[in-house]
Amino acid sequence: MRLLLARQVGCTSFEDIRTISGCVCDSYRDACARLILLSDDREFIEAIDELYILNSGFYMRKAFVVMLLGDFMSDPLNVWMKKWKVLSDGLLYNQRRLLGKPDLVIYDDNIKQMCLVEIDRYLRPNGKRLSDFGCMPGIDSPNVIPFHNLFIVNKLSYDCCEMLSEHDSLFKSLNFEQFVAYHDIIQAVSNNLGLMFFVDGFGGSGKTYLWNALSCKIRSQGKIVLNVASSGIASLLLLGGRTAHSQFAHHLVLTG
Ligand SMILES: Nc1ncnc2c1ncn2[C@@H]1O[C@H](COP(=O)(O)OP(=O)(O)OP(=O)(O)O)[C@@H](O)[C@H]1O
Repeated sequence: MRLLLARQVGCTSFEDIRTISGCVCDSYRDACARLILLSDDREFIEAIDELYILNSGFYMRKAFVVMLLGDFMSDPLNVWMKKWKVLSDGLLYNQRRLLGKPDLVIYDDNIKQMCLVEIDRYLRPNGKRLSDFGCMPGIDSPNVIPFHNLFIVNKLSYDCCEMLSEHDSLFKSLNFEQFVAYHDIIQAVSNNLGLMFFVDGFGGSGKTYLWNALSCKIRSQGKIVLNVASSGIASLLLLGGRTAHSQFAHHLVLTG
């Protein structure tokens, strides 16, 4: 607004300040952009690169928070998109150490989420939240940091591209009945309907094949699938399968 006040004359309302050539802009930032008053934030991108030579990711995230709080950047999203890797430095290493899993793989989208959660945490003591900066990406689930849980980490460690190609090869030979079941179940999952399905068929009719196509599809979307069977032999045919009593730690009471 300060930039606009120095430029716009005869304004009698806040709306007037962001009116450019008769058109009311949604924000002061948009108005500045239309008047080409904003820089490309190159100085902040360069500052982050310079700081990174001697500082850890933790310090970089703190520095980015200071830049956000000071409202120095004209387009924080642009800086975030260009420098998220530097800002996320150390997060994967910390998780590997925390979980004792040196080969832990966390995909870029999840690393970005973890970094945003950290940035949000540093903003809070200053009375701000990440959501106050509408131009920044949101946090999908602020109360859940799944990467602190080894079970969830393991279930999310499937390679989405590999799962998608496996799915494609299974999907193309689904028969009509498998396709109908596949379609209904995927619809329910995609729309978060929480439905229960019972798929029945004689031995060898392709139930396991269907489960595997479904599992690959859902895992390729970065979601969790728990494949369980009642016997060890059956569980071996399911991708990533386990027996139900092992997976859910059921206490079996043996009688007779
Ligand atoms: N659409 C399909 N295209 C190609 N192969 C298929 C298809 N459906 C099933 N199969 C093959 O048929 C065989 C039997 O399928 P599957 O194991 O899925 O049957 P099932 O119904 O789970 O059997 P059971 O009830 O005995 O466990 C497997 O070798 C599977 O790869």
